[in-house]
Amino acid sequence: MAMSWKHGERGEVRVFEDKEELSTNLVDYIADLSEAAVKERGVFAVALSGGSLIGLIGKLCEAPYNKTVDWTKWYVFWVDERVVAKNHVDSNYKLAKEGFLSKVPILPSHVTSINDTVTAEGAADDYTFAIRQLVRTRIVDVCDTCDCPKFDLVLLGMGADGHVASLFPSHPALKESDEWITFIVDSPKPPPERITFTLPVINSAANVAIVATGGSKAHAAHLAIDEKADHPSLPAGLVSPSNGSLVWFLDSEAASKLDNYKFSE
Ligand SMILES: O=C1O[C@H](COP(=O)(O)O)[C@@H](O)[C@H](O)[C@H]1O
Repeated sequence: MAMSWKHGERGEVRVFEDKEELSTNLVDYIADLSEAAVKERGVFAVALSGGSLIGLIGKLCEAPYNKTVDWTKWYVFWVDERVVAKNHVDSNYKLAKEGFLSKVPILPSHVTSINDTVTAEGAADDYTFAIRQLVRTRIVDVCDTCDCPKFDLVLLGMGADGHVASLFPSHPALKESDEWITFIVDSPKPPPERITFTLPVINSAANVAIVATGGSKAHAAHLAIDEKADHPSLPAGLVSPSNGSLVWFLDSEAASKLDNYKFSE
């Protein structure tokens, strides 16, 4: 690791020389959390993002993790999904299925994906219902201080504009506080229709990782980590688990504008 530090309530920041080193550390972090959750709760409930994250967790499909991780205890969700058919090129499910899920022995019944036959609103309702059933049986834990689900791990990517999940800068969905899952039909990044975890759900997780690589993400990382107070509509800056841990995984390019990193070079 090139560098790591604790950044107050912005969590722990880990910076790596390159994507290869980042992904090695990221999969180790995931495997450790999986082991701890299985020991404590008997299951591991993890929510995935789409985009570049899936490539970065690919090493989980290789030795030693393919043998050492207790895959039968994994329950998989999506922090956001595009409202398209599951075999559509834009589907986050398809991406994860092809790049990860089809290569490890996670039980198909433990994978909770979007209903792709209904509207965005219907898909958000159905996804909420599905998660509610799993909260009832404590496959997904519940937050101590609110009624939100408490995922063992929420894995977020971050766009160059600072979006996380399908929560975009200044979008009204950022303010949604009643629903666990909401929908949007005007995403600034195509495709326009999406469903997404809301901030209260993300911030109720036991562990949240924000993973970003490449120079195009450097400005947003700087704003979200160093200048969060000045940018109240920047989604990545609003990720702040109330009773959990936040870890940033950045490569040196994405970290290049961070105050601590710039001045250390
Ligand atoms: O549209 C989306 O974008 C973000 C970021 O993607 P990346 O390829 O820049 O890492 C992703 O986290 C989200 O799940 C996806 O729907």
